Amino acid sequence: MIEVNDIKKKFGRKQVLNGVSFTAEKGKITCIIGINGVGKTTIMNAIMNLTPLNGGQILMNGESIGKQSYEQITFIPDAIIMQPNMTIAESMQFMTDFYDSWNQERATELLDFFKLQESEKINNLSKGNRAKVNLLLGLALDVDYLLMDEPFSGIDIFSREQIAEVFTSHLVEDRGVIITTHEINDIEHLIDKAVLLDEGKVLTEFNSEEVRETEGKSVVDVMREVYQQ
Ligand SMILES: Nc1ncnc2c1ncn2[C@@H]1O[C@H](COP(=O)(O)OP(=O)(O)OP(=O)(O)O)[C@@H](O)[C@H]1O
Repeated sequence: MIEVNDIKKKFGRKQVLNGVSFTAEKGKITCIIGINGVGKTTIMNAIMNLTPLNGGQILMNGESIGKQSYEQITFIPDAIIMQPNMTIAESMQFMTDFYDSWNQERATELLDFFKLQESEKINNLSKGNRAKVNLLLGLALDVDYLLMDEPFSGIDIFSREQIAEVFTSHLVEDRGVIITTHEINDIEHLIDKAVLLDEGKVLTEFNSEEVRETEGKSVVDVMREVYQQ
């Protein structure tokens, strides 16, 4: 489990995170939801230990995050992660050289699933196909947790559906997935847990399936209630 406990982050005088707490479990998809600029990427960077905090702590499987966490966690930012002049094959080779946890079998399976050609240059891919390459490079690492910043942003409905399908397939298995989004509509059926952020705090955190069953509400219904208060 990843436990985010009361984290605080300031940029200059701006208090971006003001005591954010939530948990993300293995085998579940946790979605951090909030408007642009609310601090979603900052939370991802904090979990990756890429930004110093002004308070609070983050635990992974009961231990404070640190350099050793990188063997168990991968972050797929929304920006391209490889040199754009590389081909897909070259980026996979880079991953093989760099990471012990690279799983070529899974990478090949994902290539087929997404119908991507190894010889294509990343530069020449559409936005949706670049997102698929990013997802492939992350998912082919055998790690416990996968973090993805806005994986569906600006991607057409067909690519979206394909990417969504991967999340519910054996390719994700029992990993813990944390994604961020500012537009939940098309993906709410995918997620297990929603964490709603506003003004540096978590307004509410809930199991979307439970809320659907017990209260007959969708994630969007809860968002409307919470954000309109
Ligand atoms: N390195 C930085 N220096 C100064 N301010 C920063 C820095 N990084 C982020 N911020 C500010 O912190 C706030 C939160 O940024 P962050 O990128 O975490 O938001 P976000 O919720 O991910 O936004 P978006 O949905 O647009 O990606 C913003 O006001 C941003 O300008």
